Amino acid sequence: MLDTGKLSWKPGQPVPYSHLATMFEKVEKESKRLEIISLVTDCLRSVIETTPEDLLFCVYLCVNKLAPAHEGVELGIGDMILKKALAEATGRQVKDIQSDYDKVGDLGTVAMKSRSTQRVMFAAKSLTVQTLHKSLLQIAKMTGKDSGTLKKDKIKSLLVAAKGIETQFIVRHLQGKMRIGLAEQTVLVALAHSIALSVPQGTKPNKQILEKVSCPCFLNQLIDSLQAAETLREVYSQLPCYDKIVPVLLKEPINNLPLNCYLQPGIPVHPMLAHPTKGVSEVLDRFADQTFTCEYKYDGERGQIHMTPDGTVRIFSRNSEDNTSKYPDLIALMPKVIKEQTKSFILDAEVVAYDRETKKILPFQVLSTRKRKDANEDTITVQVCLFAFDILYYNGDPLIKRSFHERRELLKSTFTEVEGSFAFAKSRDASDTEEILAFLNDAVADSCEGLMVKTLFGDSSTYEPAQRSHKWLKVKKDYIDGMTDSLDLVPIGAFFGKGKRTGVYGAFLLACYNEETEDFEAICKIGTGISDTQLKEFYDAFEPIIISEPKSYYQYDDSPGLLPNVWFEPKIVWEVAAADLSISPKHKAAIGLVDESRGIALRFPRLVRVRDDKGPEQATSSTQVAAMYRNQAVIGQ
Ligand SMILES: Nc1ncnc2c1ncn2[C@@H]1O[C@H](COP(=O)(O)OP(=O)(O)OP(=O)(O)O)[C@@H](O)[C@H]1O
Ligand SMILES: [Mg+2]
Ligand SMILES: [Mg+2]
Repeated sequence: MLDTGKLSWKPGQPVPYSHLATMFEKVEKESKRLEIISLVTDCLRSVIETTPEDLLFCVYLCVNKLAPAHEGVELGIGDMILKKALAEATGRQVKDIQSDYDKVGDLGTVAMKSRSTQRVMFAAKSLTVQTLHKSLLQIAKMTGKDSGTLKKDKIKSLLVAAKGIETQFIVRHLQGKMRIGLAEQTVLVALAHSIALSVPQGTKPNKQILEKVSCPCFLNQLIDSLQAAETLREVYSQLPCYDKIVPVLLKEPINNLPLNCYLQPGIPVHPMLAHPTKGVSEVLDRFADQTFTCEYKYDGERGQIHMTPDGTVRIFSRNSEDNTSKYPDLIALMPKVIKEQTKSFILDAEVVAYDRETKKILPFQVLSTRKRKDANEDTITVQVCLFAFDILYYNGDPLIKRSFHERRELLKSTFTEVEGSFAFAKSRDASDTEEILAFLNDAVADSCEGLMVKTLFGDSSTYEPAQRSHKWLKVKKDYIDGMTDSLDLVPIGAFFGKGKRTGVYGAFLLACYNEETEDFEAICKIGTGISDTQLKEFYDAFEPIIISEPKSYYQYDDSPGLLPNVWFEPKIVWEVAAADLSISPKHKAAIGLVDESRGIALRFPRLVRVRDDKGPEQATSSTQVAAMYRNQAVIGQ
């Protein structure tokens, strides 16, 4: 047990936010992951041992989220509102705050400095994790015409109540980015460790666990902690919802967590991802000892379809966003494709634009013209067909541990195809090069992107939520003449156009996302693949997200040709193809991962499409960029 005597609050009392803020400050200064885990673990342990009911709020604040992803509550307050609130809270002028910001580059730091120059008239009550979480949630949910002022006032009251270092982190919570190098995966590990080490009082540990915990043997505890971390990671990928998981962690031994928390219709599962390959020969190498199947790789939008036992149907995007109101036609279709005995399910499928007259799949671009929210079934012009390729849950049973062969059988026996609206992904259990190549050609001729190749039997064919697994390989037709996969990148700035492109942006600066540092790292300047109409559209579309200076978390080169004329909030994601990746003295992508001081750049990048099913944090990561570079180096030899 920890020595809780030194804490600034008594057992049972609300945990003050300063407890977290102090930990955040230490984490920010620390670069070793193990040390960071241990700082977070200690912090959470003291909460578990004193005021366990505050653990949920602590976890949310650590991962800087307010609610489960599918509830769509997001922070990310614009700098202008923050500056105004800060000015009002401290009695300073916005322009002085701005000039400090220009020097320091981080509004959180400016806020803290401004607070320390302000005379404190009376000692405000300290902020607790619970009140802060509640206030942030209220701010995020404010909508309507007066919401700007309401948000500003609420933020002001938070800033007035904050003390010392708390101010800095509250501003960062509000901005939606903590930037202290604390990734969600790290918080999960720390949470598991803290539960394993500080067995919550409410749990009824079984005898075996009691013996282990009371045994002073450090090794036993370590093994427990590691197992706990793995258990929690897996459970979280199935049920990404702290509201469900944390109360169980506090009540039951962690070994029991998978018995109580697993995928549940209504809560989007993190989708399984596929591994890119260079082509059919790589598939055959990788799957040399496996039976596998090839499926059409449809080019639409992933749709995870849930039906809860009360009959409600919801559709979630790749990004766990609730897309239900975008597809009223699919919701209406569901009763026609299920059998009478079906009570609940989770389907994995691709939504594709479809022409019912010609019976042809339409390009992704057509799908992207559909209304994104609150569509009305009667006014829909772009028809869609749903291609189902997996089933993860059926009538109370999670299926992800079953083999793909079994899941596919179940899918086919429990759903019915409806021409032009609902079909099973076209598949062929091919095994030799010629057969696969022929099927790839068919796929391309039928307007698909290529093939998905999946293992069929045993443990090597289970469904792995959130994993970019080697059980699923993708073969795209484009690979044949380029890199193994496209990248999804964030435009962070733009260059004014010249000549024919006068009056619009002629090129954009793109960045990948570094999950460790939460930085966006510039990877290329792009001007190709963008039509004149798109250039005009982008000029307008980017207008609301222009910012006066680059974010402190943008890594870029400031030499004249590469320094954008305008900067953007990181909001938009573009899919980009390129000829190859090269080490660059200028660009900063994956810096330190392949080369100590140089980053990686894309050569001859071209825009493939705008991706509205990915957020900036789901952009291609620096680690992926490094892996793509290395992979290409191997293939090039
Ligand atoms: N038969 C299929 N099986 C599985 N996924 C399919 C199938 N047909 C189409 N897809 C789509 O292909 C996607 C995987 O390949 P894609 O390259 O498009 O991934 P992505 O969304 O760009 O994500 P990432 O690049 O991060 O893997 C799936 O998420 C799904 O939307
Ligand atoms: Mg796709
Ligand atoms: Mg992709």
